[in-house]
Amino acid sequence: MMKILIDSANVEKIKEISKYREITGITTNPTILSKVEGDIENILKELKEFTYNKYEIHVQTTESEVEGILSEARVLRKFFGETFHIKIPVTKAGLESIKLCSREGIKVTATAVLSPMQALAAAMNGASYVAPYVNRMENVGQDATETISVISDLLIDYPTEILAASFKNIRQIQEVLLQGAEAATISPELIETSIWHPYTDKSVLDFEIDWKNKFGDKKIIDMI
Ligand SMILES: O=C(CO)[C@@H](O)[C@H](O)[C@H](O)[C@H](O)COP(=O)(O)O
Repeated sequence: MMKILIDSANVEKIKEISKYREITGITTNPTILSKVEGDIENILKELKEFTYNKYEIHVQTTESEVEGILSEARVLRKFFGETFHIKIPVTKAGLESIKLCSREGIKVTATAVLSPMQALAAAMNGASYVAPYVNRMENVGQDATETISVISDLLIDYPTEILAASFKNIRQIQEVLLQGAEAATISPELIETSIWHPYTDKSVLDFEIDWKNKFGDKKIIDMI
């Protein structure tokens, strides 16, 4: 079963989307959090209230050394609860932290993954998810679809799932899901675009016009 997450900290938007789109959770990163309007402490509280025991919440460490990453992970885990995943970039310190967090039972999403070997290292260290950055691969001429397919093959014996991230269009999402990514985290704008088609809107409008022309304001339930 595929999982869709929302790559955002806009709580109103997340609530709106979750009404019509089945989601597994939310991902944020320092850039996303730096762009939200309003008081960051309130936003973190709202994200907790929305996700608590119900949706996955992936929050990235703001530390770069092992001790700092570990203590941040522990505090955030306590705050957000069971569904929390600490996002840790795949660096040397990151990989060590992934190992230590996993041993402590703190779920990890290894992030900023750009190559299959990075994904394998994170999976071997116990990460629950690896997050390859699809559009950023394409920006530097790398074949993202092929990279995801290789990651998928390499992780075949690990419980680690691929949570593809960094999308700029719908084609990228479709292709990586077809290549074996179990999950994708998508911006609200792209989620909205993914279910929109101009011909659907036109069809709905045509149905309304045809009905009104023939039956005026009558409803179909008035006719039975
Ligand atoms: O890594 C995760 C999820 O683990 C995402 O939140 C990830 O940080 C974001 O999708 C990317 O950083 C966004 O990338 P981009 O759209 O700026 O290229």
